[in-house]
Amino acid sequence: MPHAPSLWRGPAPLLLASTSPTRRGLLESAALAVETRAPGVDERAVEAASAGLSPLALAERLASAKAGAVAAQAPDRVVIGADQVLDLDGTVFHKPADRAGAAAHLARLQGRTHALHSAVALAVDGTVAESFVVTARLTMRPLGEAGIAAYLDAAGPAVTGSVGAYQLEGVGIHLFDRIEGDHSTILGLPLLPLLARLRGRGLLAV
Ligand SMILES: Nc1nc2c(ncn2[C@@H]2O[C@H](COP(=O)(O)OP(=O)(O)OP(=O)(O)O)[C@@H](O)[C@H]2O)c(=O)[nH]1
Repeated sequence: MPHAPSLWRGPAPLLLASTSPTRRGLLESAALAVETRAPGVDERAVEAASAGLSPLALAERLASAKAGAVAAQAPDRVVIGADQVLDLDGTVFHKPADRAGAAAHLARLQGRTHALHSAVALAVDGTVAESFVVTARLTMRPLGEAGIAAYLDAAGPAVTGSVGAYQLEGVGIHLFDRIEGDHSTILGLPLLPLLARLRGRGLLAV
């Protein structure tokens, strides 16, 4: 299918400091010209140095670290970095390493409401100019061991690609009773406030 004409008005494509195909897809679906570069940030080291930070503040610090790392190498580009933290009553979850890790996540998340804090940092002229966080709240059904196993069979290896072991736009939708928050925030890149900020900088045609 031919690409929609780009709505990006920057002199060069938006530089996304992320390895997330989901984030890249969200921007491309919004007809932005995007280039990606791995942020090369040791997230666990940043987290270790951020003891005492709330999960929300940790997400913002990680997003800023990623945007800042890439922007320092590309001072002439508009750069965005992002990070998503799953917060279950203050406990931070990371992407599960394997099926067993995903099963352990779901056993703890089931029957409860968790928050997804999705942070974005925007860098221009080589440094982070602004950042923000949007939170979504998701209430997971009580699944039981058999329910978790059936879900993991259906979801497959993709479960290690997201912090909560689910892709909401896929079979992950079966896990939930209630969702409060914007779809793109749950996928990891809150588009409405991001587009508003880019528009405010004269970088969008609409
Ligand atoms: N497709 C999909 N991806 C999701 C969903 N929820 C969370 N994610 C992804 O889970 C990942 C969250 O981990 P992060 O550490 O923020 O990002 P990452 O994937 O490691 O990529 P970097 O930006 O390079 O750090 C992101 O790639 C999100 O896009 C979802 O419902 N669907």
